[in-house]
Amino acid sequence: MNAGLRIEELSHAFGTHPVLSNVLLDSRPGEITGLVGPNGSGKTTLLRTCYRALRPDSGHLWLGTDDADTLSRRAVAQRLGVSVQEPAPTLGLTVRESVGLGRTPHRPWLGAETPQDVELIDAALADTGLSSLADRDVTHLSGGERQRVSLARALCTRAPILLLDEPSNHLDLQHQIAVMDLLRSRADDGTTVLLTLHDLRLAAEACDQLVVLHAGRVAAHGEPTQVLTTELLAEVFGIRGRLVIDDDGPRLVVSGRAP
Ligand SMILES: Nc1ncnc2c1ncn2[C@@H]1O[C@H](COP(=O)(O)OP(=O)(O)OP(=O)(O)O)[C@@H](O)[C@H]1O
Repeated sequence: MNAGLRIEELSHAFGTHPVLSNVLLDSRPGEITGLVGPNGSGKTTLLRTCYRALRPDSGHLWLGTDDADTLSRRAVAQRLGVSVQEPAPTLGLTVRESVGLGRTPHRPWLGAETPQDVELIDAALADTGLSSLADRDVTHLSGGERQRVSLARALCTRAPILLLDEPSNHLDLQHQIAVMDLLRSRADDGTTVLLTLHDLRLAAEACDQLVVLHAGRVAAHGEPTQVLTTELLAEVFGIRGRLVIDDDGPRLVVSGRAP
């Protein structure tokens, strides 16, 4: 089942501090949508409202054709594969067991792992280069390995929507490329991929659509070539840069801080 994710007029404040204001976002099946913005602009908070870790003050979330407010927690969990920023290690679990937690919403209550669960977990371990670490204690992993465990947990769900907070965090260049290739192949299969990225160069190269958050508001949205203008880079990100388009696609060239 393919399903997009749509956010309408979503607003949220922490106490008296407004963090998200009238956010509108469409993430479509078959596309990688990158949520970008400076530190503190509200990216993680917005993603948390999407996987219902946070109830926004107002606004709507649509998962496919369903208003998320009408769905049970389990039904929401079945539609989403989630990877959080700086995942805490799941104490006492092996890498395999930790990845396998992603299958929980897809099994009956207290049900045992099915052959399909095993197959999907093995595939996610292989896709993220973790097969050889499967029996290791997750607390003994490096930051990059832990990041890949979190991603594998989201991937093994085979959910129609992936929500990934900084999936390239802690990853070396080779693993960044591998992860973006993996997400591209999931998108090609019809999955909706919504992710946050700090690395604007990666966002420009790897995303189909960008949504730029600035102080909790959508400052721009569209294809990277439309969105990442010299003016926006200066005003929102405080950098002097330009997007160069050559045979390899769009490439962001940054020459310093904006004056
Ligand atoms: N639980 C919370 N209680 C109070 N304020 C919060 C809470 N979570 C986030 N904030 C504040 O909301 C704002 C947005 O935070 P958020 O983590 O969503 O930003 P971000 O764009 O993901 O930032 P970064 O790029 O640094 O990861 C920040 O000012 C942050 O301090």
